[in-house]
Amino acid sequence: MLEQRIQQNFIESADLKYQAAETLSKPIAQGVQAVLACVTSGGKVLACGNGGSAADAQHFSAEFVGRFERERPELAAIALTTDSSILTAIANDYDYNRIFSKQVRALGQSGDVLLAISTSGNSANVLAAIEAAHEREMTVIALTGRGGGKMGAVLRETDVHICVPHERTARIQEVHILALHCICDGVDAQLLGEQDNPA
Ligand SMILES: O=C(CO)[C@@H](O)[C@H](O)[C@H](O)[C@H](O)COP(=O)(O)O
Ligand SMILES: [Zn+2]
Repeated sequence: MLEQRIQQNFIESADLKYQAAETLSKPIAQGVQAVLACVTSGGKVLACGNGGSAADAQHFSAEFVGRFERERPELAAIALTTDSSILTAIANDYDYNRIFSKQVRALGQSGDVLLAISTSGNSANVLAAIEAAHEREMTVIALTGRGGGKMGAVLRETDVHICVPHERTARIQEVHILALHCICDGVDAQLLGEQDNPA
């Protein structure tokens, strides 16, 4: 019955979040430190992903540039998923796999962070963006699932890997957005102090 199915989705998502709280708190804290080091020394975050992960890249950038829960100075983040002229020109003239990597080469500088989001860890355009970020001496924060896929294999020791221990794309995405909110919350706490957040 439909309502049972819906309840099962809620339970599966909640179970995964309980389970992942312990394993992911360390890499998420590393992610907070990486973006703090970046933005407090004048750097910026470039964010990319496909489909729901493109939405996550934009969601995170909005909260960085605008605000999360508390007033604070603007922080630099650009979602590489939003400029339809750039995206269509690169996909049309070169290859869809290069839509993010060419933007990383154009905009990325040493000390910047690439937020690379893929539930499978296997999206070729996100993998190419990671390669470009390494060329530009950027730190990569990778949000993946399903064991990390190809992305897990190309990350460097100085990168951060937030790998959700699940196989289903939807469940992995639900933890990705929680992890991104934890990064926003952690950055605010480090910048503004640990006071309770507003409702
Ligand atoms: O949101 C969803 C599914 O929940 C889809 O839009 C999903 O993001 C797309 O199929 C993506 O292309 C999947 O790519 P990836 O997560 O494997 O990198
Ligand atoms: Zn989705």
